[in-house]
Amino acid sequence: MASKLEQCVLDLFKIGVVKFGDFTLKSGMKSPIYFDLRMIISFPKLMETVGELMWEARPRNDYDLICGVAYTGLPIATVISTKQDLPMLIRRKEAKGYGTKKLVEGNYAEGQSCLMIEDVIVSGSSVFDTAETLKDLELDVKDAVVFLDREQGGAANLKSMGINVKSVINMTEMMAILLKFNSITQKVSDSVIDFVKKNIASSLKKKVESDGIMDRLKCTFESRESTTVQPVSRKLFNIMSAKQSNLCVAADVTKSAELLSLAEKVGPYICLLKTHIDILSDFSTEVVEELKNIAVKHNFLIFEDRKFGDIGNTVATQYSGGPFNIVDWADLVTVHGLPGDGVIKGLGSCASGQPRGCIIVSQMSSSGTLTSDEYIKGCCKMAEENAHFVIGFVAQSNISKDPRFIVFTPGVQSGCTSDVLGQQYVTPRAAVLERGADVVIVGRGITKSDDPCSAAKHYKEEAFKAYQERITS
Ligand SMILES: O=c1ccn([C@@H]2O[C@H](COP(=O)(O)O)[C@@H](O)[C@H]2O)c(=O)[nH]1
Repeated sequence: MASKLEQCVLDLFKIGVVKFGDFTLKSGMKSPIYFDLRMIISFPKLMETVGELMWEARPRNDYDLICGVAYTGLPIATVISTKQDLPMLIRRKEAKGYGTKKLVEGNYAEGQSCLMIEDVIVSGSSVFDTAETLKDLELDVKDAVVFLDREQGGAANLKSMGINVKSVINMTEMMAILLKFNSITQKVSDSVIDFVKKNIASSLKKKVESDGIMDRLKCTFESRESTTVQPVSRKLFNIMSAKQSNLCVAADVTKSAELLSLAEKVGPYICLLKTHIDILSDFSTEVVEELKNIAVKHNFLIFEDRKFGDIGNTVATQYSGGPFNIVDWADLVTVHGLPGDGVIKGLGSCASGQPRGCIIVSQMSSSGTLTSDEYIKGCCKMAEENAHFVIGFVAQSNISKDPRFIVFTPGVQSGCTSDVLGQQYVTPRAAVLERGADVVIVGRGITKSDDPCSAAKHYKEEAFKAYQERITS
């Protein structure tokens, strides 16, 4: 006797929702299996069962609202809404160009909790986009329920952004049911499970490739935002497009008042402010609170160049403790690849739902740097495998084509090629056009100039012009 879930899977199989063969997914990836849950709208009773199972799998009991993720999430959400007598919202994929121009339809009030309803989860980007829209309306959005988790990294991606996903079934479990009831052969099941194992967390990158946007250097910052679900990367791409700035100022000053004054002056021109917080002789928690306010006011992110380089347990303590409590105020931090990915996992374990990320220092600007090609390759692999937390690289060359990852290049100054302690400089134009920098990091070229405000404006314009030339050439 089949359980309710088993019967539902068998019925879905019978109506052709589960297809085996040689498919090319929207992502461009070859897949031995395809799920077409849209078909359930022609089978109302089965759609009702899918809705019931999803409702039973929901992460919590108490929601004020539900919201279907377009498109197949919409009919399922409707079924749940009528059955549970729970108000529903619809999120459009694009705002209407007429009438109310709203992106979300339905009644809601600030602070209400909303459960997102999705049919199949791959990378999690559709759920993420829906959550972002709902959060903009001041709704409390922390949970999603999906029918099928394809086990390709979506749930982990969303978890790293504070969204809890529960699924009715995953790919492996679905194969087990179909095998148990002799609907498929062991060979088919094995090939599907093998596919799942090999394709975990690769879906976002593949999505980009299928869209024909292959090379980071040729993509706009705007288009790159949709290639990732990493919350800090998305925010940074958004700021860079909105402010037309790919300038990060290295605020290497030693007094809190200097830091705040510099942040105010350069704020309008930068996407990021980089700190070395441990060089402040008068550090206090007030200074970071004030810095955060300035960052909000001028719409830039804060990047503490801590260069964590120890075992996971130690860096976790350094990140979330000590006098600086960096996790509390820095959107981004740097790590060395040397310890292996425990360093990333250690930091990631402290982020607890806050949007945080790290950048791997893969090459350095200083003369005599020891970073070999092998080391750089290792850093790239580490980024690929930890893309939920790694947003890119500190580098001096085009080490990655992947549009998800942002390349930050320090050692940038016009009219100066080095300092007396081994720093080596290139111009902003050379950094972007010859070395593949997305973001140029300028320190003393701005901080030591007579007029940091005008200098920042100048570097911003130079670097952004070079980026515009790069994407159009
Ligand atoms: O390879 C690296 C990594 C980090 N940095 C940091 O960037 C700034 C550069 O300051 P300038 O005054 O523009 O030289 C500084 O904070 C370094 O710690 C780097 O230079 N090179």
